[in-house]
Amino acid sequence: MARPILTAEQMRAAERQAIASGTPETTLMERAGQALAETVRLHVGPRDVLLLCGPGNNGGDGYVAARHLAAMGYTVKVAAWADPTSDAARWARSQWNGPVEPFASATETPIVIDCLFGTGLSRGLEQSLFQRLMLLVDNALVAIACDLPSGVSSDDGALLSPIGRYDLTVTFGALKPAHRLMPAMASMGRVVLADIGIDAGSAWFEIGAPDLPPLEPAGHKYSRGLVHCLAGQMPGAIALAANAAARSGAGYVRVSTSLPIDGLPSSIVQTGGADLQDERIGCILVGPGLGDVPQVLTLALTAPRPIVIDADAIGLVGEPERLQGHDTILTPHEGEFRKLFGESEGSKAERALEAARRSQSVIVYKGPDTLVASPVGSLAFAPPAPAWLATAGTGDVLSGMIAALRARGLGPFDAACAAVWLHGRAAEVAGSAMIADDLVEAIPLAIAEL
Ligand SMILES: NC(=O)C1=CN([C@@H]2O[C@H](COP(=O)(O)OP(=O)(O)OC[C@H]3O[C@@H](n4cnc5c(N)ncnc54)[C@H](OP(=O)(O)O)[C@@H]3O)[C@@H](O)[C@H]2O)[C@@H](O)CC1
Ligand SMILES: [K+]
Repeated sequence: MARPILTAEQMRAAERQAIASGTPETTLMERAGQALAETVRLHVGPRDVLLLCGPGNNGGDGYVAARHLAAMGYTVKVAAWADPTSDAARWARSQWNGPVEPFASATETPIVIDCLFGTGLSRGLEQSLFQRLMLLVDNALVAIACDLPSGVSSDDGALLSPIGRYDLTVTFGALKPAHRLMPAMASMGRVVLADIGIDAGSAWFEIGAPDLPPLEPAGHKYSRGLVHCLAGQMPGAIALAANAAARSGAGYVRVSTSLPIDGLPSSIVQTGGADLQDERIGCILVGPGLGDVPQVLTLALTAPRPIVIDADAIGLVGEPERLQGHDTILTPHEGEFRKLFGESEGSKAERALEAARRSQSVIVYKGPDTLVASPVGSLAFAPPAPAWLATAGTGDVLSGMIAALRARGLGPFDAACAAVWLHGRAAEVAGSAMIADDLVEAIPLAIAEL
C-alpha cells in the first residue's frame, strides 16, 4: 500500500488538525513516545538505554519513551542538551521521575536513542554537539533515531551537520521525505512508521505493491500490450529491455533493428522495418544502446503513441519543452537528468517536479532514491531498493518494464511507479550476486507474489 510522505510543514498542519479535532498535543506525544518504547522492546534486547533529549517536541517524545522503557524494566538514563522549551515537552519532562543528566556527561551505553531534534531542526548542530552525539551513536550496540537522526533536514534529506550510523529510525504519523532521500536515508537503518492517530494525506507518497491490470479471459497478444523497441548502435541493451518487457507481461514485444540481435528469445520479433503508425502499439521504447542517432528519437516522436525515453535518447531530446503534447515517460539517472534539465537549484523532489512540469512528461529520476514525478504534481518515492541494483543493464531492464506496463494499459505515472516497485522486488528475489540478466528472470517471480 502507498504511504503518504509529508514535509515538516504538512506534518505540523496535520498535527494542528488532529488537535483541532480533539486530540491534545500531549496525547500525540504520549502515543509517539510509547510507540518509540514499544519499538525498542520489539527489536532490541534488555540492555541499558540512554535517551538524549533536545529542547523541542522530539525531546518530549524522548521523556515519554524513557518513562515507558523504565516501566518495561529497562535501566534508563536520560541526558538533556537543553531544558524543554515547548509546553508539550515540558509536560513530558514533568512526567519523567528519574534523573536527567547534562548532555556533556552522557557516556557510552548499549542502546542510544537520539531524541535531540526531529522535524524542527532549523540549522546544523554545533560542532561539540554533533561530535559527541556521533561518538555515542557509533559506539552503541544499537542506535535509534526518534523521527530523524539529529542533523538531517526533514524535507530534502540533506545533512545539515554530520551524523552517525543508526540501526533503526522510528517515525510518527507519516514518513518524511528524508526517510526516502539520499544522503540521509543511507544512515537511518530500518525505518519504522508508528500510527499516532494523525490523518495524513499528501500528493507525495511512498510507492506500494502495485495492482496490475487483470488479464482478460478473451484477451489476445495485442490487447495484452504491444511494446515496440527501437534498437540503435549497441543492441545488447535494447535486447535486455525487450526481454524485461516480455517478462513483465506484455503480450507482444517487437524490436526494430538493422542488425540481427543474438540471444533474443524467439518470442521477441526482430524486424527491419519500423511502422510506428501501427495503432496496436501500446508503447514505444527508445534509448537503451541507441548511441548518437537522433533520427531514431525523431522518428519515435512522430508516432502518436505512448513512449518511454531512456538512456542515450534522453541526451538527444534537446529542449525538454519538445516533449510537450507527447505521452512520454523519461527515465534519467543523475547525469542524464542534468544533461537535459540543466543544473537547476532545489531538492531532488523539487527538481523532479519541475522537470515533469517543463516536459509535461512523467519523470523517473533514478538513483538509490528513485523518484517518479508527474506533470500535475504527484510525487512517488521508491521504497529502499537493494544496493546491488547498481550494476550494468538494470536501467535497461527498468525501461522495458515500464514500457510493458504502459502497453498493458496503466497510465504513465502508475506504470512507472509499478515498474519501480517490481524492479526493486525482483532484485531482492534475484539476490546480491545478480546481473541484469538474472533480474529479468526474477521479474515473473516478483509479479507472481502480488
Ligand atoms: N508533528 C507531529 O504531529 C508530532 C511531532 N512529534 C515530535 O515532535 C518533533 C518536532 O518537534 P518540534 O517542532 O518541537 O521540533 P524539534 O525537532 O524537537 O526541534 C525544535 C527545537 O530545537 C531547536 N533547534 C532546531 N535546530 C537546532 C540546532 N541546530 N541547534 C540547536 N537547537 C536547534 C529549536 O529552537 P530554535 O530553532 O528556535 O533555536 C526548537 O527549540 C517531531 O520530530 C516528533 O518527534 C510527536 O511529539 C508527535 C506529534
Ligand atoms: K532525533
